[in-house]
Amino acid sequence: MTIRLDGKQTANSMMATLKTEITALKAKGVTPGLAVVLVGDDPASAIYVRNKQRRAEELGINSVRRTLPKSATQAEVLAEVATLNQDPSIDGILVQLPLPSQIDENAVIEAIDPAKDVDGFHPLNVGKLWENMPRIIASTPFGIMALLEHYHIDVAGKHAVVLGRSNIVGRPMAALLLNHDATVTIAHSKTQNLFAITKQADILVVATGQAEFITADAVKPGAVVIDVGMDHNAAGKLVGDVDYASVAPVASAITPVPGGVGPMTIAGLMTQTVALAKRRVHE
Ligand SMILES: NC(=O)C1=CN([C@@H]2O[C@H](COP(=O)(O)OP(=O)(O)OC[C@H]3O[C@@H](n4cnc5c(N)ncnc54)[C@H](OP(=O)(O)O)[C@@H]3O)[C@@H](O)[C@H]2O)C=CC1
Ligand SMILES: Nc1nc(=O)c2c([nH]1)NC[C@@H]1CN(c3ccc(C(=O)N[C@@H](CCC(=O)O)C(=O)O)cc3)C=[N+]21
Repeated sequence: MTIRLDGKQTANSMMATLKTEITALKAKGVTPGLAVVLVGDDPASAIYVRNKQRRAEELGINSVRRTLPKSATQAEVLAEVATLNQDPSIDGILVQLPLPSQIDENAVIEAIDPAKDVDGFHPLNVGKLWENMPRIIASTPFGIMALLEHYHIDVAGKHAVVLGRSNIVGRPMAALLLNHDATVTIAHSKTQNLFAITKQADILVVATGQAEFITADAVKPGAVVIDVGMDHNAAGKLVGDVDYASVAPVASAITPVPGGVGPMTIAGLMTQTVALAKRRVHE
């Protein structure tokens, strides 16, 4: 029987713990504050922003959104970040990616105070993760590790193949799996014999942004398959990067889309926002 890795349910149980922690923080006069900067109208970002806002409200996290038009200048985005860096009520700052092409993404990420970089994208936090001295970890890989732990799936010694090498997902995922003693292969659009490699994976994490790209013939029987994709198929339906119908019977465990990695990303973000807010108590 294939295990359906239920991110929705796992995220809900993480929320219950967080709620208790937030109540304790509030009793000490600290309300966790999360700022989301959204520039333009990326569809995956729109889903993320909506679901985050809802979760933050449920938990009593102070979630503020700064929306800028698609035409915003780099100076305008940097000014927004600078204001949030200075705001003592804000513990975590997240700039939704991708940014419109006129804006230098790296410059914006580097402008975020690394102590408030709740996404873990600042070079300091990236470096610490690769040193296996993690501070803040990107929410999606963090959420995926939490999901694997929840289902008692141990990655140590296993061959993990990460398909995709973005700063948001692929790279931090590979670092985290390596930190947990997996043997890691990172594959991407230039990889030769791609499916011969994915077929070797005990743990296959797919983050390509290509709808239903991975089918059963690319998967080793018994593999654990993690689908990060938030894509729309030809019919306009939300699907992942994995063809769930064909892959599920082959896998030992698999995440659905929706209800898999997405809710875990949000749970990861909320967990790290609360962790950042806790520092205010000790100051
Ligand atoms: N559920 C969640 O929480 C989240 C979901 N997402 C979703 O995950 C997906 C990936 O996001 P993100 O990492 O930001 O995407 P990017 O577009 O930044 O990166 C995609 C990666 O996949 C590789 N790739 C693309 N096409 C192929 C191919 N045909 N064969 C092999 N490799 C390929 C690219 O290779 P190369 O580097 O060579 O170009 C690149 O490294 C998207 O659907 C996104 O919406 C993203 C973040 C969080
Ligand atoms: N700086 C930054 N950090 C990110 O982590 C980031 C980003 N930018 N840009 C966009 C992508 C995309 N992303 C999603 C997270 C959760 C869902 C999510 O909640 N998914 C639900 C969808 C359910 C529904 O349809 O509402 C699910 O899979 O069940 C979707 C997408 C984070 N990203």
